[in-house]
Amino acid sequence: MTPKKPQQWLQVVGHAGSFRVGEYGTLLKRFCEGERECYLKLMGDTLRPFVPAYHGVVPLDGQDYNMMDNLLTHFSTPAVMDCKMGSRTYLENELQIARERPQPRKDMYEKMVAVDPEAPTAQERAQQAVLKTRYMQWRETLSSTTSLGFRIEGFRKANEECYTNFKRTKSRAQVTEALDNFVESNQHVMWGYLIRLKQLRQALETSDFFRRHEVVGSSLLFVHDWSGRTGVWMIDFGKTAPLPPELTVDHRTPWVEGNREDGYLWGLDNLIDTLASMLH
Ligand SMILES: Nc1ncnc2c1ncn2[C@@H]1O[C@H](COP(=O)(O)OP(=O)(O)OP(=O)(O)O)[C@@H](O)[C@H]1O
Ligand SMILES: O=P(O)(O)O[C@@H]1[C@H](O)[C@H](O)[C@@H](OP(=O)(O)O)[C@H](OP(=O)(O)O)[C@H]1O
Repeated sequence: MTPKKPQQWLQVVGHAGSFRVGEYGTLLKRFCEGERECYLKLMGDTLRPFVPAYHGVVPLDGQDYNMMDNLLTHFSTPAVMDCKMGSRTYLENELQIARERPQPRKDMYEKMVAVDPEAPTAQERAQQAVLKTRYMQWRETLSSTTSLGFRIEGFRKANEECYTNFKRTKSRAQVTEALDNFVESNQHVMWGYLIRLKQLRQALETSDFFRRHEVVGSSLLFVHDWSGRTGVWMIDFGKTAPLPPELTVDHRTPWVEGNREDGYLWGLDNLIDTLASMLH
């Protein structure tokens, strides 16, 4: 057990206020039943070494939390990057709900025009609101999600510089530049990440859990520090949904509505190729 001492933790991206730092190297994330179910299954799957260890549900100040390992615990002043995986960032179920009960959102309209005032359609402009799925699709095509099957959400370097302005980081060249900035051109760190990602790919290709779930909105968390230590873990299973028993996915076949494919492995292939091309 990790000793009880002040924990280092920093949140790179994601919803504000979802986390509390726990004791003994743990982290508490606001409870989500779907995420609990995923972690329970993952603890018995080949993916176990690639996700934070899960410790169950903990109540605190009137709120339930999923308790998991804090992945930064064994690093010293780490650099941390969040990469959202997959070529689709909303569930098929969300698409269906948007059709049956459309709920245009003003906050998403505002986020959209802040990046590109020309993006909304005439109807959206009149409503000053956009559907969430439309916003998510727009974010996918603006970034590398559609073209590469992953996108950099943000990173923080060891010197505490934070970079979260990647909404328009789309081409392989732009992604390469951002990755190079994150690792500060350190070839040793790049090798560490590349080896770990290849191990992850192998584990994913044999995982029962992975074959039977639509994995959407999940991230890879990259961590390294000055000692050259590196790690990559899968996090955020809030939008990972079990498939009906008769259906499996390969995570590489392009998505058409109904096949539930998410492009996760296609994205990982592209991420591995991009990193490999940065090595001398
Ligand atoms: N187990 C962990 N150990 C260390 N840091 C973590 C861990 N889980 C999450 N984080 C940090 O918190 C951030 C957000 O995590 P996560 O994606 O799970 O939150 P979220 O609120 O569900 O995000 P989203 O808005 O994408 O749905 C990550 O980018 C990472 O910096
Ligand atoms: O990165 P952005 O442009 O700020 O957009 C947010 C991002 O796509 C999150 O992944 C999403 O949460 P989920 O993945 O949980 O759906 C959130 O939806 P939300 O506002 O409905 O929480 C979006 O607002």
